Amino acid sequence: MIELEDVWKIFGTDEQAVLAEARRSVPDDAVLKRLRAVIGVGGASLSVEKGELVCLMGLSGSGKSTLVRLINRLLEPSAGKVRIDGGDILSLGPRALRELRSRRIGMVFQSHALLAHLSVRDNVALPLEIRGVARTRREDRADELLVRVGLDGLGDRRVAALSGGMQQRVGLARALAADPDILLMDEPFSALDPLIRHDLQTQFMALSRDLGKTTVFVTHDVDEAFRIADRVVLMRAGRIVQTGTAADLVAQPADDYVRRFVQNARLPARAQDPIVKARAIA
Ligand SMILES: Nc1ncnc2c1ncn2[C@@H]1O[C@H](COP(=O)(O)OP(=O)(O)OP(=O)(O)O)[C@@H](O)[C@H]1O
Repeated sequence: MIELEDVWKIFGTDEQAVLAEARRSVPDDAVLKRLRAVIGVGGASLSVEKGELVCLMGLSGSGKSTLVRLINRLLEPSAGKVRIDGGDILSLGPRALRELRSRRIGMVFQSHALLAHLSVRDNVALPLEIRGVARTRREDRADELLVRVGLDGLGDRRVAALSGGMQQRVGLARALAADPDILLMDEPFSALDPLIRHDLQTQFMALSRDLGKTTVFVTHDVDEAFRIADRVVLMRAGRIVQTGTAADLVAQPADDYVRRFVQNARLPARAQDPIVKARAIA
């Protein structure tokens, strides 16, 4: 459903010169400094299947947010192909791109950017209001979604009066309002307390599968990634180092970096069958 093919994002004044250099060999920091450039994403290829939940994980600065923003063209790639359902999104004009973003892709950020002066219901209904959906229909839809995310009956509250966890649920409901088939989530639960975070992860996993959403979820937390993802993509310095299930990364790490990254992670119960465990121990 989502395909990235050899996608690059260079930040700097002379993207193409840096790209040519980077394609020859991985430039060292001194070269990048001289060229005043940063490789946000370097040659990433990834396919996400319909209904799959894929987590991008990696340390701060490894390129996760950049990669997720290339999927809906919030950022323009320096090179490479980005396809959704086989269609090249880089060839879309402004109107078609707006349509894609508003109808097919929902996005949730760590800072949810809710409108504090509006009620919870109006925040959730906002994407539908922008689209011209009649008040009763959009409010019914918002109420339905509030039940889905565990905020039943809270539609009339001001968002400013809600806890961080509840606000994040409102953000999720808003992202679902237009019934997009793709969800892009950038560290949505990172600012929350561990217990609330755990609850939200559980609910989100169920919701995303129940609704059949195709999800790309950014996190720097390996336990979170292993808990919720069908597949995990580990990034380092803009590059994808390994893609696989949690069990794959533990049992067959691509290199020492991956091994160290996952060594203390908790494998989810579904990955703890005897064969996987035996491979992990070996
Ligand atoms: N607009 C920009 N201009 C210049 N450099 C940028 C820009 N956005 C990101 N970068 C750089 O690109 C690299 C990847 O950043 P990115 O935000 O994608 O990493 P990340 O893995 O999401 O990190 P974090 O977990 O801290 O959000 C970093 O070196 C970052 O400083």
